[in-house]
Amino acid sequence: MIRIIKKMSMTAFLGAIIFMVIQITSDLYLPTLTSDIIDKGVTKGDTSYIMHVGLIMIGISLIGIVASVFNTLIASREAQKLGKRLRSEIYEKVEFASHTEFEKIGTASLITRTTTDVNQIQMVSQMFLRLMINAPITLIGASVLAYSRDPELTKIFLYIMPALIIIVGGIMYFAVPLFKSLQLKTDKLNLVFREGLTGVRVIRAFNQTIFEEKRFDDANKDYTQTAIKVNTLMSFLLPIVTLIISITNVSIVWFGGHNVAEGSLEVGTMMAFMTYAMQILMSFMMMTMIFIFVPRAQASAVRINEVLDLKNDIENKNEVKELTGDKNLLFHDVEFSYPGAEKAAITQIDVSVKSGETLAIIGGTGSGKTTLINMIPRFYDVTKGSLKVNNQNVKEVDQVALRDRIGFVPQKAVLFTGTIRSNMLYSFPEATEDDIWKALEIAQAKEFVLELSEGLDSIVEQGGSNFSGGQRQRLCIARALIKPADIYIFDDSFSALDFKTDALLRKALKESVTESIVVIVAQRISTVVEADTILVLDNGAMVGKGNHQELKETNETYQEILTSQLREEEIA
Ligand SMILES: Nc1ncnc2c1ncn2[C@@H]1O[C@H](COP(=O)(O)OP(=O)(O)OP(=O)(O)O)[C@@H](O)[C@H]1O
Repeated sequence: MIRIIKKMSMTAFLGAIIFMVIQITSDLYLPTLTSDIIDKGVTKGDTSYIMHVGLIMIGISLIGIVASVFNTLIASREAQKLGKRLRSEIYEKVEFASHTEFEKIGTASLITRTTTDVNQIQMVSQMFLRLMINAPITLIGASVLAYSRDPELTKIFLYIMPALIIIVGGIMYFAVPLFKSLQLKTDKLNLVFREGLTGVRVIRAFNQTIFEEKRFDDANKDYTQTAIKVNTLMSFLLPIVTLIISITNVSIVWFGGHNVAEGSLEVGTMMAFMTYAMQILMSFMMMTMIFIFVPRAQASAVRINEVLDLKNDIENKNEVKELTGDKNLLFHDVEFSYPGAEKAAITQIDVSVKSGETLAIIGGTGSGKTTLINMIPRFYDVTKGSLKVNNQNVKEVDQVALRDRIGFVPQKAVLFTGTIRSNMLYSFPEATEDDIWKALEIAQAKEFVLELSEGLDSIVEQGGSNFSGGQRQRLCIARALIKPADIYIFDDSFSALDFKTDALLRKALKESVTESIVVIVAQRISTVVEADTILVLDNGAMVGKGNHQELKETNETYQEILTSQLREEEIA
């Protein structure tokens, strides 16, 4: 928490404290003046004294009000600024964290951390600037002043305070763990809600709407029950404290009244004492609230710090600032294991590709194809062996420089909200209109874009949902091709295309990309048949390497894939 609070501006922090101290001084001084005005003015009928002290009281009240307004203003501004800063830092971290680190926390929890947890911190930091210093100072100040007015009467607190501590402590004892579990339940609720939204089509297709509704209801009920429990507990707090304040006031009037009757205490002093008593109890209440909210914010702070501490275990060594020279790609005895996995996802990968050549990777699902190509832009780092691009070990190349030389089409076609043009310029903002059309033509997307009334300015909705799977894939391919790159990577990007479009696209690709390296991950033999080198993967191991003809004649796994697909085509 302290680490997060430190992110606040020191000047604003000091400003808030100065205004708060002014406010507290005014609050503590006013009851003394009230006592004076009664004891020295009202009881003695001294009008000019009443006027004089009255004016001072108005002045001090005004100063107190102005100080309080400024303190509140600074506190809320600073809390909002802190929230903004935390959200930005979390977003930045998530954007730059490695895939492994990112997967550790998960999307749903990251969203809760950026919203609910940051709001918690915002609220507590505002409280911190408003109350956390105010409450203890007022408590001490009011106690000292009350004692100085009447030490005998102060003994009332010897009975009141323990009662208050036991009751409030008891409530907190049960409420604090409930507040913590409420945060975890918010995470769970977000996770189920998010899955329900993103997977809505699958849920409907499998008629699992009722099951999902129940799952959501359970999470919702669980959250609500905890929230009701904690709120019920908290609802006792205010009436109990009000009751205690009333008992205190009655006790002061009872015992103080006797003293006044005996002449050992003045009425004004008794009234001032009552105000101090009120301040003591209220500041105690404030401190209780702080004790309730701080552990909640502490839990949020831990969750936020977890994100802020995410490290990019893909170290950016920066030794090679630019990737120039001959274009080539070299895997030497490459192995990779996902953290915590029992066995390596890929092993003993040895292959080299030169400028203008195509490398195809084929294999069953889960055989390690995506893992292998994810090594090239360093989404993950090889755990053994080496991977070189343009004769440079990728681990030594500046990440921006490396990714600058790569055109990447992921397995899942991801488009951003905007227009086709904005999506196309995403990979290479300097691209001209001609460049865009040329890339769309190679990607076999020109025709359908031309048919749209707005052309390149047609709207792309969230996730590209207003385009078909095949159209989305082709737009993603065009986006990668717009960028001048040394290596173009297509991760199963032709799978949603029909055989004819797939063939036309590969032909256009071969004609236009003559100098760069093309890496194609595919399931279909027809997609890889013209590649210069085909890697056959099975269960993470490279079980074959060669061109189509060689593999067809010698490689058993390749032959199996070929036969199974020929049969499929024959059946079709
Ligand atoms: N993020 C991850 N964390 C842990 N294990 C993973 C992760 N991604 C993939 N794996 C595992 O690594 C292996 C290879 O997965 P990979 O996605 O590379 O296969 P693939 O050949 O591309 O499959 P597909 O054709 O189905 O996309 C699988 O056993 C998979 O369970």
